[in-house]
Amino acid sequence: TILAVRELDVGGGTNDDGRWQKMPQKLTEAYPYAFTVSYVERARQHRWRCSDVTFHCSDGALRQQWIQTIREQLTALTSRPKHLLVYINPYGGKQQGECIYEQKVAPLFACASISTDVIVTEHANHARDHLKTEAELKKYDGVVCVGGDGMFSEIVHGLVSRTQRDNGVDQNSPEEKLVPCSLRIGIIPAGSTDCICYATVGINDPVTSALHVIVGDSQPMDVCSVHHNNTFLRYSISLLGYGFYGDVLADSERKRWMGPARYDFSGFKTFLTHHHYEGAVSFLPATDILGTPRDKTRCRAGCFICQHNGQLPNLCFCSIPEYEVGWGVVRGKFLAINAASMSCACPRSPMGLSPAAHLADGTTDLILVRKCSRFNFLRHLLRHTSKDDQFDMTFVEVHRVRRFRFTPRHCQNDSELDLRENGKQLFSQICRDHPACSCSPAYSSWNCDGEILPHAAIEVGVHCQLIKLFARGIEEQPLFEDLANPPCAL
Ligand SMILES: Nc1ncnc2c1ncn2[C@@H]1O[C@H](COP(=O)(O)OP(=O)(O)OP(=O)(O)O)[C@@H](O)[C@H]1O
Ligand SMILES: CCCCCCCCCCCCC/C=C/[C@@H](O)[C@H](CO)NC(=O)CCCCC
Ligand SMILES: [Ca+2]
Repeated sequence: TILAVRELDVGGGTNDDGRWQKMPQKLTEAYPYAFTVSYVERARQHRWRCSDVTFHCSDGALRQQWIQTIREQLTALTSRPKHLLVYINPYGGKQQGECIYEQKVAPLFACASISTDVIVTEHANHARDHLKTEAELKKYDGVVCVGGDGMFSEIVHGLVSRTQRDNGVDQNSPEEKLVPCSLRIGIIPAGSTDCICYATVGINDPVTSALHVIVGDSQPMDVCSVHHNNTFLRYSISLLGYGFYGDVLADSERKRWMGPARYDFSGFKTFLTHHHYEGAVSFLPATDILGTPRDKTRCRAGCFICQHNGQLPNLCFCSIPEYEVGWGVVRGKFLAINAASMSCACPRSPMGLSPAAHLADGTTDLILVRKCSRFNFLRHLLRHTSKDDQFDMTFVEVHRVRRFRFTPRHCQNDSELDLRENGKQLFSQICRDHPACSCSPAYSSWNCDGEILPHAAIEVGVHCQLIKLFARGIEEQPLFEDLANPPCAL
């Protein structure tokens, strides 16, 4: 895949980059007119690199003809972005965002003649609010986010909210069908987890991601809307987790100073605490789709299942009265309730929370882990790091759903109590009532893509292919490493 073409001044001794040319003098005399073509080269483990090849001609007119023809071909590729809006979080991950962008990404965009407007954020939600209200979106072919999953979530909230406002759609209604965003989003990974980047590209590498932006890749993605009592709370793209992942996040937020290691520390601590939570989960299974959460096939570039299911009508966002018939209910005590709209693969867990989940099939995998022993829960967790099936355990069930609701036990009959005000009081009350109990608190919190939600009772709906990324999904690994470098083609 060609990225760019430029003239090369052989006579001057240096090229555009200031590097010395090591051409034999006789050759440069015979063919003094040179041009350089930059192209994508595939490297190991889904990495892409930019490489150059130089061609020499004997006559200047011929060189101009080559350059002009290649440029015309590149201009005809309408999916490639020409003007981008870039947001950089200078405090994400190891605080390298600005440096990564300036050193690795900006030179590639310049080489591909992409112009940019760059905003270095000054506070949390700066990017979200700018996109929501101020940004002149018509000027751009896409938005680029330099940061982690939290920063990406800001961009999604900004773009989705703006699109709904511009189209007169009310986000507060859980039944409303949302309007898809037209601008694509590029993620340059510079955060702690970078799970969206990893699961859509196959690696967290800024250069690879920048090249996917330049070639104008497009990967649709599902987005979940989360509501409480007909009020919009947040959108989720990767994980909604109650119990274990909610508690890990709540604990790790108090330890931000530890950097990315806070998740390991809080993960270990939460595992030892071993709290379970009581409640009811009701869900609308996706019965009309291809694929199940136990499949051995994976969502990969050009995924047939996403293409097929993406064309099905989504019955939960249309004017038909609520489709209660097919709803299932599970009540009990849970160590974890997770909804994974995509695999959530990341370096910590290369297969992810739900290895067979799809990026753009209009469903989320609802994983219910019932109360079990610490030993069994550890076995379940450890299976996320190997090829073993983490769902093949008696206390785990998984459903592919279009919608679900969760109601914690203590507000199943009453209207929900205010968590902050009454949570502690309720906890001590329960302990007084049951002096010998294991003292699990009544409520956990929902981890929504790394943010804590303010309510435990929520209603979730999946919006099929609501956003698009500058990515193509994970490409199948070639069988032999030699095949990793196929001949270049335009
Ligand atoms: N200039 C800023 N100052 C402080 N916080 C910011 C700024 N810009 C963005 N943020 C916030 O920083 C949070 C973390 O950012 P990001 O996702 O880039 O990094 P991270 O280290 O991966 O964090 P996390 O693991 O929480 O996702 C985001 O939720 C975002 O809202
Ligand atoms: C005892 C051995 C245990 C091994 C278990 C490994 C299981 C790992 C599964 C990892 C799933 C990551 C899901 C990603 C969630 C992101 O939306 C979110 C935002 O970045 N990250 C977290 O909440 C950060 C939460 C990180 C939790 C680890
Ligand atoms: Ca999905």
